[in-house]
Amino acid sequence: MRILKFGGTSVGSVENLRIIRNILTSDNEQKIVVCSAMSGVTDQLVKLVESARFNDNEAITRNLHALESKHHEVVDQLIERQELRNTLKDGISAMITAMFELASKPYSDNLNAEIVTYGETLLTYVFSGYLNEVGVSNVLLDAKEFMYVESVEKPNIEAVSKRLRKVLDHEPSSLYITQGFVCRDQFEKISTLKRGGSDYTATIIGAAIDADEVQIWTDIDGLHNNDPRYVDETHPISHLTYNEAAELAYFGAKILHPQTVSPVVNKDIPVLLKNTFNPEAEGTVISNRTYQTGLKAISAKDNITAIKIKSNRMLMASGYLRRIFEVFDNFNTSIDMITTSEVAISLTIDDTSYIDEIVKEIEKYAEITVEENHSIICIVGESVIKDQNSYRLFEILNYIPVRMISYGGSNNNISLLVDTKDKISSLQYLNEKLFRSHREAVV
Ligand SMILES: Nc1ncnc2c1ncn2[C@@H]1O[C@H](COP(=O)(O)OP(=O)(O)O)[C@@H](O)[C@H]1O
Ligand SMILES: N[C@@H](CC(=O)OP(=O)(O)O)C(=O)O
Repeated sequence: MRILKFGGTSVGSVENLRIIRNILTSDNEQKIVVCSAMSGVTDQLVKLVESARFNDNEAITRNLHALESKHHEVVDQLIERQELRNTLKDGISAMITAMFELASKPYSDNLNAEIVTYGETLLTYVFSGYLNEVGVSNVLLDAKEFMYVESVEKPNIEAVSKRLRKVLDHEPSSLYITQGFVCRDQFEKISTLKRGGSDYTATIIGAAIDADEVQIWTDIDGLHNNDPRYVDETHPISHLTYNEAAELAYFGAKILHPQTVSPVVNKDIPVLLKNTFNPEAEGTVISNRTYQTGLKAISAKDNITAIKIKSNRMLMASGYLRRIFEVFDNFNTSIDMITTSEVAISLTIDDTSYIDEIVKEIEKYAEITVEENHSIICIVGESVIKDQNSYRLFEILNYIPVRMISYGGSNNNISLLVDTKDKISSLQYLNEKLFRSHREAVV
């Protein structure tokens, strides 16, 4: 069994849905296909929730009308038979009515999740109907029946496995279509795997049914050595280890949801990143095999807050650091980077939900300053710190003000903290220094 996930761009138009059909019928393997919402739809639903929060009925109606028309249009263009067209359009309209009712209920996080995950429900409903119509027989699965994820950080693979196997046994098929992103939480309420979470849906399903492979189909030919949105002349990397992929995803490589690889690591299920619009391209294979050590890729994570804690009272005295870390721990706030000196410690966080409480607590015994709008630039590769060229990254200090450097915390990651306004120039500078001017590309 293979799991194939198609992202928002891949399912974003009638033309693209036809391309996916060809990909699905190119072999006879049994498949579970995980789809995202059409590109832009989840953003639209997020806006809908905002309008609902402020009881802006006009905006809600406008938004839902647009959503209905968009999906009706897809059906009109995709489906030839009038009878099926009408059935699917009626089904879409019924979902729009259900969303309208939800939007008038009092706000809660679960209600929010119920609304924003409708993009996946709408798209899979249309796509499954289309495939059946063109002779690609498939079963549409409701992910809410099996995606039981007590905590997003630690999905309960066994529980998903039990529920999913039951659903699959109930309706045997060689092709299943289901929704990414949506799940049920520990209270069985509808929740999400966070933005971009359909990648994670695919690997959770892959682990739950011991799939042979998880394929993530997107709009680029694999994970590139640097962010192609900001840097010219990047190249795809043919192999990455789970560790490398996890570091890159966590530190901002948008192509992968941060937690994508975690469910499949122990089961050693390979994850393949493929390009929907160029299926011939090799893509990137993520597995536990190391083909080449050394520098592989650079990524950047935004919205980082730097915190400096200064104290004359023997910062390094035993127990002092523990006391500081405890404060962050008590407020469930994880720390990404740390550097220390005799009298000060600098660290970074990305979740500032409890920043006021943390500051208040630490102020009791130290001076604390908070600086927002930073980015972590992460340089990744198995044993990257032993790479003979990695010293070149320090030349960046001549050109860009670097706020913190973390080197040696792990062999596989070197991180720099810069002001976000310097992020793009940092990525470009490092690309030139590390990948272009001195060496052949590591691919
Ligand atoms: N290191 C990287 N390698 C490849 N793509 C990247 C990288 N960093 C950012 N991206 C961007 O991620 C995009 C794919 O994002 P993604 O959210 O996975 O799309 P979708 O879910 O719609 O398939 C690419 O088009 C590319 O611009
Ligand atoms: N539709 C959701 C989930 C998702 O994974 O989307 P995509 O595969 O397009 O990143 C989102 O936009 O967050």
